[in-house]
Amino acid sequence: MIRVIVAGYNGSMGRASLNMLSRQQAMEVVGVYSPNRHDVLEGVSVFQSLEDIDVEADVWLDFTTPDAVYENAHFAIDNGLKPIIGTTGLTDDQIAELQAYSKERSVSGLIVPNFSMSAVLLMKFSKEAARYFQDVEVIEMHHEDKKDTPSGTALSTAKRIDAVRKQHEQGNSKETLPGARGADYNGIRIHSVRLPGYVAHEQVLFGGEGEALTIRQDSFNRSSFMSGVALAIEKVDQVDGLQVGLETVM
Ligand SMILES: NC(=O)C1=CN([C@@H]2O[C@H](COP(=O)(O)OP(=O)(O)OC[C@H]3O[C@@H](n4cnc5c(N)ncnc54)[C@H](OP(=O)(O)O)[C@@H]3O)[C@@H](O)[C@H]2O)C=CC1
Ligand SMILES: O=C(O)C1=N[C@H](C(=O)O)C[C@H](O)C1
Repeated sequence: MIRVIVAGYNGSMGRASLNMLSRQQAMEVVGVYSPNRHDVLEGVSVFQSLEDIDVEADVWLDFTTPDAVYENAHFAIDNGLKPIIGTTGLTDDQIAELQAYSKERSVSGLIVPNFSMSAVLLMKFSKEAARYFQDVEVIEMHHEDKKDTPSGTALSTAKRIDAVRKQHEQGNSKETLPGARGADYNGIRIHSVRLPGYVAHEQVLFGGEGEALTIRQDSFNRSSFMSGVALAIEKVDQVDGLQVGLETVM
């Protein structure tokens, strides 16, 4: 039985995860954590502070906030809990530091920018396309409650594209309204849309001589992430250190 602590258990992803985990034969929620609440959950220890967490567990599943995730991940590694981090917002420096720390403590884990198959494939295909199309822009569209901009998935997509495409000037249109060209990741423009009715969606637009390629993925609900979450929990044992991306275990 894989024993799981869910951090951010009352959020959209925390609730979807509890629901999914309640249907897994080989996984069990033994604890939940949120500093803001103290609910009573049958058969589950509820914690309001990291210092109080005293339950035996194998995995720390994190769907909290960009402000909290670094401290949470550090706490998990400190306590021999394998972190599976869905929360966005870790900086490159923080990831490098956590990777070094998990190696030192011999704790495996995963940081997953997006657990949905469609997003994992979008990132893979975009990296492949960037070898042939250097001109690219990313548009991400999310629900209006999303706390961080741009999305972690958009940033991860840009990083993967940046790793393979040749750097070059991509248009030099003057902005007459500041921000009109979007955010800039090493010359890759990222545009963020926040609208009610949306969940999580991304388009990667490649332009070439007289042609264009658009790669798009849509998460219409939170269940789109759940098979990826289950896979990560099942396979995290096989991971060498703390790795980034669900593809590590696919
Ligand atoms: N990797 C992936 O595939 C996905 C990642 N995400 C990411 O997961 C994160 C959570 O998303 P979502 O569930 O939609 O967000 P929500 O805002 O719905 O949930 C966040 C939860 O975190 C809790 N929380 C607030 N502060 C802290 C803290 N200091 N420590 C621990 N918990 C805290 C909140 O508690 P309370 O409600 O009591 O205030 C809330 O329940 C975001 O970073 C999002 O980008 C989202 C979807 C998919
Ligand atoms: O906040 C969300 O909803 C999501 N966050 C992640 C991100 O920032 O990329 C993953 C997915 O896009 C949903």
